[in-house]
Parts: sequence; structure tokens; C-alpha cells
Amino acid sequence: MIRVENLHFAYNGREVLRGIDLVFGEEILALVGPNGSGKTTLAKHLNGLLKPTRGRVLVDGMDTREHTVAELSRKVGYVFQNPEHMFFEETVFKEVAFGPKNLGLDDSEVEERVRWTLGAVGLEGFEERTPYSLSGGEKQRLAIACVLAMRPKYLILDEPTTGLDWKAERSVVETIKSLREDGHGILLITHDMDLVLELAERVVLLENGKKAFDGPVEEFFSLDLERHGLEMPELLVLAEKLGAGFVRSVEELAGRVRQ
Ligand SMILES: Nc1ncnc2c1ncn2[C@@H]1O[C@H](COP(=O)(O)OP(=O)(O)OP(=O)(O)O)[C@@H](O)[C@H]1O
Repeated sequence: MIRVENLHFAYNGREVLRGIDLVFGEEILALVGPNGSGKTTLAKHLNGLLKPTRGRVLVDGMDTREHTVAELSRKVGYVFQNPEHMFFEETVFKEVAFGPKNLGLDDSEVEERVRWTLGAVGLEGFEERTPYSLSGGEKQRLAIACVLAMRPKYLILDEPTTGLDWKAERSVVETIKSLREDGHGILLITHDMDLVLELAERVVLLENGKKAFDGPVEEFFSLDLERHGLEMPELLVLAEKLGAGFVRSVEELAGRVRQ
């Protein structure tokens, strides 16, 4: 469980998180909100990259102020936006092996872990490719693999599908679903309301450094999203026009309409 208690944070005296309470566990939690509302700043507190100005963050009971980012990274993996900037090895295998090697695992353990991780993100067979030759979706999945190789319980994914075409986006979405099935807690930072509708179990909306909403996905989509500067997914607009209520996929909508 990650527990955020009365979190305040200021950059150079300017407060951008203003008293946030949050409990996050084994779930897909979408963190949404306008540009500059504090999403990335909040997420960076969850693996200790930033430390609270006031309040505290506990990761499975560990106070982030008392632990290094290296220690916390074993619990909370952070996949940054535009992950290609983080690749520096000449092969996919070496890229994924880097973290486990640094943990001091021996060669056979490292190899086993790399194979397992590449399987988990659907990149088996890519071991000898150079990271820069991968497609956008493959790069995103490699970035997830590099973090996953540390076996963290929680994953933070910052705009994991931005800039991807449909097929690549699907591959990342399927990876996220399978990570959830494997028992990971996933914090998804996104501006894409379709993605929120498809994946999230719970949504936290940040506005101006404060929580404006925290609740189940269905309740989130019953808000007047336009008032919050957010766009309602077309699927839900259509469902409403058809009187079908809340649905999360085209198949679900079709099923309701046929009844
Ligand atoms: N390193 C920094 N130094 C000073 N101010 C910063 C820094 N990083 C972010 N900020 C400011 O903190 C506020 C919150 O930024 P943050 O990146 O957390 O928002 P966000 O919700 O993730 O935005 P976006 O949707 O644009 O990614 C913004 O006003 C931003 O300008």
C-alpha cells in the first residue's frame, strides 16, 4: 500500500501540491488533470524522487524521506514519458539486464529475469535488437520491461500511449492489463480519457495541486467533465444518447443495445 498523507510540495517556495491524501494499492489508478496541476510532481513523490515539503509518503510502511530512490525503486518503478531518452545499451537484452545486474544478481539469475520480463511485455525474440531500431510501441514496452526487471510491486506509467499509433497503443494497453492481472498496482498518468475509460478502476483528478475528485471510474465519468476542461469519451456520449448507461467497451454497448 502507498499512503500519501497531507502532502505539500513547493518548487523554490512556490507550492504546487497543497495537502494531498491518497491511498493506493493493487489497482489501476488513473491520475488526470490539466497541464501543470501537479500530476508528475505527485508521482515523483511515490518513489522518493521528490521528498515532501510537508506531510509524508509511506510505501509499504517505508517513509520515503528515510530511504533512497534506489531502495524505493525496488517497490515503485517509474516509466517516464518519452522513454527512448533513457536507453543507453546496444541491445535490448543488455538494456533490461542493467537493473538486475546492479542488484548484484549472478549471470544466470539476470538472464532468467530478462527472459521473464521480456515475456511479460511481449518482447521475446527482441534480445539482440538495438533499442533504437524498435517501433514506438516496442520502445514503450521495453521501457516498461527495464523497470519491471526490478520486480517492483507498483508501476507509475507517465503518458504511456502518447504519440503511438493504434496498433502500438493496443500492445501497450494489453501489457498494462496483464501487469494488473499479475498483481501490480499501476498509477497511470494520462490526458487520454478513452484510455481512462478502458483501463482505470479508480480516478484521481488533480486541480491546482489539490484533489478535485477521487473515486470509481464510473462516478468520475458522471462528473461534468467539460467544466474540468476534460473531454468525455465518444463511446460514453454515444451510450448516453442510446440510453445504454455506463459502458467500457464497444462490445458492452452493443450488448446493451441488443437487449
Ligand atoms: N523542476 C521544476 N522547477 C520549478 N517548477 C516546476 C518544476 N517542475 C514542475 N514545476 C511546476 O510545478 C507545477 C506542476 O507541474 P507538474 O509537472 O507536476 O504538472 P503536471 O500535472 O504533471 O503537468 P502536465 O500535464 O503538463 O505534465 C507546474 O506549475 C510546473 O511549472
